Amino acid sequence: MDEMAGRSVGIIALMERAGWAVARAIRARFAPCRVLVLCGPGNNGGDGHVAARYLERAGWPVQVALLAPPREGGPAAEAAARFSGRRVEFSAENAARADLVVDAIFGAGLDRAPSDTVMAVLRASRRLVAVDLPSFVNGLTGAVLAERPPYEVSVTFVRPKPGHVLYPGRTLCGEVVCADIGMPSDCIAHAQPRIFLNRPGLWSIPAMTAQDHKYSRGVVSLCAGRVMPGATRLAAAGARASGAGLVRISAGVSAEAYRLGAPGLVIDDAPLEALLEDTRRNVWLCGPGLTPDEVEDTLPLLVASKKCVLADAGALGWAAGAPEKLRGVSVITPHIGEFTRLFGAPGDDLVCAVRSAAGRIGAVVLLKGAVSVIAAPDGRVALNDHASPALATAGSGDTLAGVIGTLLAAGMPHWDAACAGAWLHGEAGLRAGNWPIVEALDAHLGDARAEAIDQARRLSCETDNLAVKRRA
Ligand SMILES: NC(=O)C1=CN([C@@H]2O[C@H](COP(=O)(O)OP(=O)(O)OC[C@H]3O[C@@H](n4cnc5c(N)ncnc54)[C@H](O)[C@@H]3O)[C@@H](O)[C@H]2O)[C@@H](O)CC1
Ligand SMILES: [K+]
Repeated sequence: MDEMAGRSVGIIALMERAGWAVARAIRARFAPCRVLVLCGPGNNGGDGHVAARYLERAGWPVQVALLAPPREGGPAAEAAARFSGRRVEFSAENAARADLVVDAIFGAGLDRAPSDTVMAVLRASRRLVAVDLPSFVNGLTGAVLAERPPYEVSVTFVRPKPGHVLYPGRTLCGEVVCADIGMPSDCIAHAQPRIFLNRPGLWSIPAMTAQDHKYSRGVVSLCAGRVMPGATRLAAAGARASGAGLVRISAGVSAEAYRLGAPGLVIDDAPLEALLEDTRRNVWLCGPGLTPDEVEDTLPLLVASKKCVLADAGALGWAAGAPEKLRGVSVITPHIGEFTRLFGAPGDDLVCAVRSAAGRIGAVVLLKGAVSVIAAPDGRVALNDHASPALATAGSGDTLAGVIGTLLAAGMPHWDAACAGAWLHGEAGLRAGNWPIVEALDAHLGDARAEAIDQARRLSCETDNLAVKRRA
């Protein structure tokens, strides 16, 4: 994207707007004070020089400290040449003397941990603003390459990067300001971002129509077990509350116990093989509330009948260490423990790990967390930060499985349904207030769905795509 933009708009023009945006963000948030701009050798340092020039022009006392000179003849060298203000040594003493330090050392080009000298200077700084990202946060993964207290503001350009959204980098960026620097849309399209912020507009959920009937809204079916009815019932309730036309539980010999539950549920006691013949029942949830034996008795049958299957909880434990057993399912929704037991520890690069897991089993993988990562087998990834710690309560994952089941049953493509389900679940958590019990989420799912439909009509997903710099 940078290269193509460089040819069409001119990298110098983009750098000028980037540096101006940094100066503007600083002036909007801080009173005039002594500023030290730390500049690295690349274009991040070029942005820093432009910001220094604009702050000085606004009458702020500004100094620039250079870690290394910019490459001769490049845009950063031109930006450096246009700054005629005061230069000081790149040192911890100078950083400590400044009221505000602007970190323009490394941005998208960070490719290894910064040296001890760099870190000593940053650690000596009292208040910090980042140009693009803190110089020790990997923009692609959010990995933090060295420890340092958080920044107050990070000013990025065009689109936030995964490193602004994913933990642990997210906690260090402070407020993220994303500046429009006039990057032409064909350059953004050319970059074909494959990582998206999960927002309405990235997907759209069917709205209710006057002629809807329960089968057009969709049927969600669940496999139930004998010993853990709560999880199955929570998933069923999540499916109903998010707009399924009909929710049925295949309970076999436990049917009587489930019939004492919510009156709007249909409980089946017929053998699963017979239920699978009903072509209106295409979406099945398998795993919440099931033991490994119960999964073994159900999941292979569901897959063999070519149903759309969401596998969670017990089904993920059943496939631990052998994720290929899940081939044929449509969506899985592991938390980090389940993911690790299936695929091994994901390491620092969650996006890469979840994407490769999705490719490996040919299913959408939704890794649940404070920021959930949702990957399709074709490589698309959405990051969902639309959530609340209120969701961190037992049974919340069962509710999520039910919500996604509803959206699958409404005919949404698998990845879209998983993304939309994560967003609705997050919205319900945000609406549910403080310390809700899991059942309290259900009351908000209908309004969350209406809100998502409304926002999708108003917003374009383009504004939220994440910029991902591609490396050879
Ligand atoms: N996205 C865009 O279209 C635009 C990007 N701009 C800026 O350009 C930046 C990216 O510029 P660059 O690609 O030049 O990359 P950087 O400016 O981040 O740094 C690249 C240089 O730093 C070196 N380096 C990386 N990590 C190091 C380490 N730990 N220790 C020592 N040296 C290290 C690299 O070898 C390379 O020489 C962005 O972060 C942004 O600030 C803006 O100028 C405007 C337009
Ligand atoms: K930086």
